[in-house]
Amino acid sequence: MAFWKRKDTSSGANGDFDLSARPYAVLKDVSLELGDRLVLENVSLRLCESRVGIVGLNGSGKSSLVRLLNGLRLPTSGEVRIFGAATTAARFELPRHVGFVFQNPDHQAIFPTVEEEIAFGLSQLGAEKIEARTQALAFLEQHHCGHLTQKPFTELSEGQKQLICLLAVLVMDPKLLVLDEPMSSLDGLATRRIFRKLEGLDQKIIMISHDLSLLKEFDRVIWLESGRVRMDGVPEDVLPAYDADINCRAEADYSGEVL
Ligand SMILES: Nc1ncnc2c1ncn2[C@@H]1O[C@H](COP(=O)(O)OP(=O)(O)OP(=O)(O)O)[C@@H](O)[C@H]1O
Repeated sequence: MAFWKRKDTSSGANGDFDLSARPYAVLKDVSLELGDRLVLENVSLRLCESRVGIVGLNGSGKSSLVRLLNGLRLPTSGEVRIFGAATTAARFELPRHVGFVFQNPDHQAIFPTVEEEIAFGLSQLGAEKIEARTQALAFLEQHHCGHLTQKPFTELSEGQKQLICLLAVLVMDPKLLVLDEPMSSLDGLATRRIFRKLEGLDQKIIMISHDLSLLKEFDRVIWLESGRVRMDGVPEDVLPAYDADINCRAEADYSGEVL
C-alpha cells in the first residue's frame, strides 16, 4: 500500500497540484508555534528559483521552515502552497512531489537493509517487488554504492547513511528536493560527489547548510534569524552579510558583550 495517492492531483478544495506552477512554493504570512514557542513568525516567501539556500544560526527555525514544505508540519497561521496546492489540503500527497532528506538519517530510514530502503521508494511509485529490487540494485551501482546493497542500515557510517538517504529520495524523482544539511557528515570526496550530483539535477532544490561555500553558486539565499527572515537575496549579498554577523557575534562573545 502506498503512503500517498498515485496520481498527480489531489482532490478537495485548494489541494490540486500544478507541477509547472511558478512560484512553486508560496508562504503567506506563516507563523508556527511548537509547544509554547513561536518558532516562525510572519514569514512570507515566493520561491521560483532552481536553487535556494537557507542559512541561520542554530535554533533560528530553518528545519521548522522546511518541514512546512512537505507537510511534516502545518502552519499555526498563514498558508503554505506547494505547486499550487495548500499543504493543509494536500498533506498526504506532498511526499510524492517533495523529496525530503532529513538532517539525521536515523529519522528517515525505516528498513533494515540499504537495498530495501531504496526499493521502497520504487514500490511506492508502483513497481512490483522484484522489479523494485532490480531497479534499486542498478541505481545503487550507478551511484557507486553497489558494495553497500546488502548492508544493514545500522552498520553504515554516518556519511554512508546520509548518502543512502539522499539516494532513497532521488530514486523517486520528486519535482522538489528539500535537503536539511544533507552533507554534514560526509567527507570531502563524498561531499563533492553528491554536490556534483545535485548540481546536475533538473529538480528544484531547497537546501539548508552551515557550509556557506556550498551555497555560493545558488540562485538565492534566505537568512533566518529567530524565526524571521533577516535577509533574502543573491548569495553574493547574503552570505558575506551573514558571515560578518557571525564574526561580529564571536567578537562580542570574546569581549564579553552580548548581541
Ligand atoms: N517539537 C518542538 N517543540 C518545541 N520547540 C521546538 C520543537 N522543535 C523545535 N523547537 C524549537 O524551535 C526553534 C527552531 O528549531 P529548528 O530545529 O527549526 O532550528 P534550526 O535553525 O533548524 O536549528 P539547527 O541549525 O540547530 O538545526 C528552536 O528554538 C527549537 O528549540
